[in-house]
Amino acid sequence: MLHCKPIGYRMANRSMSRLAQWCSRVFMVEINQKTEPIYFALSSKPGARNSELEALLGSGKLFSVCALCDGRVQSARSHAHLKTALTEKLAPGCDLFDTASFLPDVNNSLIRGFFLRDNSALSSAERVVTQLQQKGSVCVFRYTREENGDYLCSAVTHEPAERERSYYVTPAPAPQHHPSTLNITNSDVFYQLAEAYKVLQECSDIIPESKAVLELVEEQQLESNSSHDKRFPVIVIEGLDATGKTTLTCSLQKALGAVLLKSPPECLAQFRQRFDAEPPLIRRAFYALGNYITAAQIARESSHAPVIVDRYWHSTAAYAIATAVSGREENLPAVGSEIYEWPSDLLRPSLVLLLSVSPEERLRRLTHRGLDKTEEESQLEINHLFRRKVDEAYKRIQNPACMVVDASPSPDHVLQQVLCLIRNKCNL
Ligand SMILES: Nc1ncnc2c1ncn2[C@@H]1O[C@H](COP(=O)(O)OP(=O)(O)OP(=O)(O)O)[C@@H](O)[C@H]1O
Ligand SMILES: Nc1ccn([C@H]2C[C@H](O)[C@@H](COP(=O)(O)O)O2)c(=O)n1
Repeated sequence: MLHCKPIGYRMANRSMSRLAQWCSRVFMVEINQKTEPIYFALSSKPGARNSELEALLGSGKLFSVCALCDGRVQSARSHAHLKTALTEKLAPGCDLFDTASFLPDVNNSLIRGFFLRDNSALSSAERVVTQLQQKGSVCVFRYTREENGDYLCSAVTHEPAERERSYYVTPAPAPQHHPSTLNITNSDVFYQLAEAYKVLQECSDIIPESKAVLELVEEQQLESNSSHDKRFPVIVIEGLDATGKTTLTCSLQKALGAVLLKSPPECLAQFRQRFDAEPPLIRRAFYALGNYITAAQIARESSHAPVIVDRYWHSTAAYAIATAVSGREENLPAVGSEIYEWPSDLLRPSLVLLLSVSPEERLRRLTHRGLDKTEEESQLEINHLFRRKVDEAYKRIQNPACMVVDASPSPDHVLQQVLCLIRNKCNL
């Protein structure tokens, strides 16, 4: 991961300016989600030592690896494949940590990779990473300790000049903004139809379903001018899984004589599993496009009836941000950040309601329902940190912001409460 790979970068032809770029980067290793990451930099001069680096580098054989590809789609997929390969092949006794290198507080500068600490009996990590490297597109760096206690980093390569060159590993301060927030715009959250569209266009050779999705987007855009004439209100119901969205939206549909829509729309249901298996860049672009299809449907339907929408952009953005931002809730972009702004070209609803229940009640409902859970739902259940980040991200989204509704009472009580809110806010 130590190779801030500008696209097309060739290790063998590294120039002094490339070298300087390396050394201007900071590296972050995440030992676990609950503790602060460890930050370090590379330098041609030895620097101070600290206990965090000592704890990270003090034992075992140490490597960092990252997938090197041209193009963001290939990079995202190669990173995911690298993770699968490492998880499958590393022997017990090897620790695998998420790692990234970045330019502090510079948007889109983050490059993700992995850090390996091998304390296994057979020291298998070196063999595994070398094999992966031979298959191509993987960069490997090794960390060693000098007799005087300094840590050095060098490239694992057949190029003698590269191999002989090494850098001191020195502690670096934590940046102002958590590094995992740097690449969110247009990689995890899309703020214009054209940006999400481009991602699926770039995928169309490797994921043939992308073409069908893009055709559906085009069809819907042609059929609608997406301008909401404001004759009937558009009410979005949001919330984590099993907070009661389906129950409430069906009741609202009947009570208001409304049209019920959802995002992603039915026409994308057949493609959802396929895109859920892809890395965030592709998966999130798919959901973003789903919102634009739903927006076109809203624009049409709201001309003759109130419209209720089960999930919309708040869900797309909140889940994407919570997944992209590692660690604790404090690492989320601050309230008021442009990350939480509504896309300029996406139809805005009249009202967004966020259903909220306690984690215990949600779990009770999930268990009672007994349906298969997607990976992300299971993660919500086991990963308290993730659930808190999704919930907080929901609440930070602006223009329109959501109103929180206590969804713990009985279904009928929740319905009456929501009808009251709708009548007050939307003059229905
Ligand atoms: N107000 C309520 N009180 C008690 N149980 C409820 C309430 N609302 C819904 N439930 C029950 O909780 C479970 C989840 O509800 P529902 O399917 O409506 O949630 P959801 O938010 O649509 O979930 P998902 O996003 O996973 O589709 C269901 O078994 C439902 O009957
Ligand atoms: N508009 C939407 C709707 C859903 N998602 C994503 C977020 C979660 O990964 C998952 C939850 O949906 P559910 O299981 O309740 O159908 O789908 C999204 O990104 N945007």
